[in-house]
Amino acid sequence: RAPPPPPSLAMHKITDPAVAHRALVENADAFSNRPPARLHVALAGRRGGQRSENLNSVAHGPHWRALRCNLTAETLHPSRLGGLAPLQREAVRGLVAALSSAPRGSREEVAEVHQHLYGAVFSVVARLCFGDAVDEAHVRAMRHVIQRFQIAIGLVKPFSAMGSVMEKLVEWRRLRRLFAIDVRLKELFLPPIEARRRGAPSPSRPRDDDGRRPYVDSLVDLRIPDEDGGRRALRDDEMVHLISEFLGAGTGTAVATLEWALAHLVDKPEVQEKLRGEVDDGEVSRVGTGMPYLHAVVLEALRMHPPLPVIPRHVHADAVEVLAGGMDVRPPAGDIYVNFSAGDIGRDSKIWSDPDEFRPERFLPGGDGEGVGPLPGPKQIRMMPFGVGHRFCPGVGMAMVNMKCFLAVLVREFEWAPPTGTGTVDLTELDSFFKVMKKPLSARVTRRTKSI
Ligand code: HEM
Repeated sequence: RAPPPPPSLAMHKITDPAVAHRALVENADAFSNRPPARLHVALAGRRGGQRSENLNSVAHGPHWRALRCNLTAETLHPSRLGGLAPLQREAVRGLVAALSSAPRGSREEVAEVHQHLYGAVFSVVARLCFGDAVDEAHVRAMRHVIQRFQIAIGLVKPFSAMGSVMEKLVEWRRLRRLFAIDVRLKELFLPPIEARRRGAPSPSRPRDDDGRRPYVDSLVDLRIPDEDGGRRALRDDEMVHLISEFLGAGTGTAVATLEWALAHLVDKPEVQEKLRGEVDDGEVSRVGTGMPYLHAVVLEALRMHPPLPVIPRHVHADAVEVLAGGMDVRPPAGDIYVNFSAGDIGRDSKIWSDPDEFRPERFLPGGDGEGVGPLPGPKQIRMMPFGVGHRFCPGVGMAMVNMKCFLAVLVREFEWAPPTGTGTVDLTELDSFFKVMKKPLSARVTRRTKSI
């Protein structure tokens, strides 16, 4: 009998958390670049002749470091998250009003819960980005174009996946749609960027009312390394792409997670009741620390449905042996692309008991997820919804605070039940730009009589 062939890396998909740890944590430098963007996205980002990078796409190096330090130090640093509270309060008031046109105590059907959540989360992220420089109508217009952008990108296929002339034609039309959206993004973002430039010439510019410094202001002041070894300001197209990234990444991911969490609460009324008990007894302003069950519910939604289920890396051929971990593998001819599967790791039955069961208790003392947080610790990976290594998500702190705040208010203000006539929730997943519900959540909500 012939010896078995050596393990092949042909799939380049990593589902083993030990291998992910060895690569992304122990050999982080070698696993810190992303594959190039899909052709359409790259073309849309290159219009005007120059390549326009955002933080997610830029190669690991000084340019990336400058963008990342700016975002984390100026906008997303934990010490700045307190400034979110007034924005959240305003957004929460709007969300509660939008969900409760009927009098307290009466039930109403809410279709497209997603749209309501998107509006609320987007308003917080947009204010963090632009400060008070944009009015409500402008925020609404931005929201529509960012949503269109995400839908359009989610539909795009790599050219290699296309076959017939007809398929190519369809893709070409998608590409044109992406270009049109890019033009619209510029129309919407450049005026407020210009306004911030004119109104605030120095880094010591006044902050917004409650001391927040909008992300746009930090981008206006930022100097990144240039090709001649000096430093330069960001061009308009770069600013537009960084802002689109901030708004899109900051909203779509959190909304997808909130929708999944609510869907499971509708599906499991006993979990919803337990969460409501904790939220009723607590201060919503203490969601950051004082509500362990709320924290557990959000973690459980992230474990089962990480909105970005696949974390891609571009790996040089000589680093492939890290993935093989001493096994005899055929070395690849050149660089390879590797997908680390946060989706599979979150449901690995060697780590999680009943992994397909929504059971927030697992994150409480004594559970199989005790001590596990949104980011992996240094020793092992048990889930990685925000990625890991140098490129882990810089928005993790803000996302957790926002999601917990919105979820706490939604269960304190409303009772959530399946839509009339179904009695169940369809929890099938759909891979689009983010991992979302195939059948978007609709629910019967009842405004509680005992609430704020
Ligand atoms: C539930 C919410 C969120 C989830 C699950 C999530 C998840 C992720 C993941 C998996 C990555 C890739 C990490 C890696 O490659 O190791 C990422 C990157 C990123 N995320 Fe998030 N994210 C969320 C919220 C946010 C927020 C609120 C922001 C900012 C406002 C944000 C901005 C970014 C950026 C800029 C990157 C690229 C970082 C880099 O390449 O250095 N994300 N996110």
